[in-house]
Amino acid sequence: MAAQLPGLFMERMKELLGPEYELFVDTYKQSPYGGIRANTLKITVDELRGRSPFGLEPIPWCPTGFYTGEGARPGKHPYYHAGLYYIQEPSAMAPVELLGVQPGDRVLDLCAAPGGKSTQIAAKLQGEGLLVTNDLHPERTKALAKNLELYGVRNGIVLNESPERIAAAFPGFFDRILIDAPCSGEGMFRKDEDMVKQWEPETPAKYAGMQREILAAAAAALKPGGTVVYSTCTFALEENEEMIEEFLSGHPQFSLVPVGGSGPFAAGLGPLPGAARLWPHKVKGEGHFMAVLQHDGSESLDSDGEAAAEAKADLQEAALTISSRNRDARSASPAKASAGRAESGRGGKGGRGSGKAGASAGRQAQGTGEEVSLAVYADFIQELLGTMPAGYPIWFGDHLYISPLPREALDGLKTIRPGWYVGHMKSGRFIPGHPLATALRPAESSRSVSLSTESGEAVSYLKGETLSIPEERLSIKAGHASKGYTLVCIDGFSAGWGKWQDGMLKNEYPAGWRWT
Ligand SMILES: C[S@@+](CC[C@H](N)C(=O)[O-])C[C@H]1O[C@@H](n2cnc3c(N)ncnc32)[C@H](O)[C@@H]1O
Repeated sequence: MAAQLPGLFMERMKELLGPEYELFVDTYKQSPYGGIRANTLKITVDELRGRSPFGLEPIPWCPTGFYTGEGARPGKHPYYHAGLYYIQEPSAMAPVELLGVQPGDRVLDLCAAPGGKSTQIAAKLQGEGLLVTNDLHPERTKALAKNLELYGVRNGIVLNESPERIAAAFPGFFDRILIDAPCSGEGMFRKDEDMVKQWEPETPAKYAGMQREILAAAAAALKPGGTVVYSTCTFALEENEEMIEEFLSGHPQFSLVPVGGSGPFAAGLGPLPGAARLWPHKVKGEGHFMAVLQHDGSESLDSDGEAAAEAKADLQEAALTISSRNRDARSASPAKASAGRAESGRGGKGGRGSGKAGASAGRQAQGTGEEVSLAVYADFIQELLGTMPAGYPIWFGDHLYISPLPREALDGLKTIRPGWYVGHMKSGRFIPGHPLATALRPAESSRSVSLSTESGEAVSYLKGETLSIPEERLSIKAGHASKGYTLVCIDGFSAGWGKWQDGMLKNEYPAGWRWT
């Protein structure tokens, strides 16, 4: 690396590492490691290994993660655009592995942009349960929302909030919370020279103040008996072991789950050996710190007592309902799924669509603008998928999301994406959204076509070109016409929409996503 490391930082590292210091310094002469993580919402690990155009070597602490080796350009392959893997620094894959996420959990990722760990959590949830993913900085939530869309996440809500306000809205609600804290980034100096330039002697103390507040908010949003994983990509004691010690002494219901000192994880420093460190001179990855904090299960709601408990009970009921609907939906017959839709016809702002709009979708829908729009959507989705996505419909203007939580649960919160974006109303018709496509498996769509990477068709599609596709290449479910919205897949993995008619596939891949 070219940037000069700050003298005071090096002195502190010498003190921290003692005899290992020279080995640590040598790592700055080596290149950082590249990695990808299989997106198991779309592809299995074995299938990715079989198809990968570049060599893959397993990452010891992440069963879905691989080193890609020098020369690999994973961002320049159609599989990246089909959301089959996330490009991620290897050490950054460790914290979610320690969070213990199970399908059906309610998980909060408090400091989430651009979404590496959120997409990893979503893959572990496998579409069941709830992921609330948040970042304080509005600009950064755009990349977060886009990544949830690219990786086919159906049950994610993106917020742009302070952790305190999230805790106030969801007291004692989440099973698992990840704090991938904003930090001084010392562990990334080899990979990101900007972090070196931004570092000043006071930087660790500045971040420690933020981390303290985020930890306190996480404790308030956690369900009794839940788990918090706290991680940083820095070496400074005050942001790591000292921060966790202070938290534990102020929160006696929490204890540290020992993970340091076993497997690939080095022990935490000083009095906290149970915390985990990844050191660049010991593993193939950048510097990371992790602590797993377990709540003992005792109820400890503070001042707002009853109101908070009531809000929590309502939310829990809603989340339970939706969790069981998601389970049902996976095995639902169309008839059963549409019964679910009728129940969930709520939320939304009204004012879209008209009686005429309903008629244009093939039936005379009647009722308020909101009801008509939902009816048009339902007709469209029933034809396209033969089943309805489980969840609460939430309209943002003309745009429809299917949310894992009812609209009221998000009232007053700055919500960037209340759920799975399924499409929008335009001139009385429903237009399917790109994220609807990316989250579908080919067999879920009435019409689909697979383009191969080898023939170059996949890249042509990703560039936005219209393609000539004979009808016999379409996979069409019995009883469906060949004309209409068609799920476009790359080697069998969903990538976007096309509109097929008379041998031509009109390209619906969004302009902002195209291959350049
Ligand atoms: C280490 S990065 C997160 C990386 C992310 N977890 C991933 O895996 O892609 C820390 C994030 O915290 C955000 N942040 C900073 N202060 C915050 C706060 N008080 N509350 C929530 N997020 C915050 C930053 O905008 C930044 O995106």
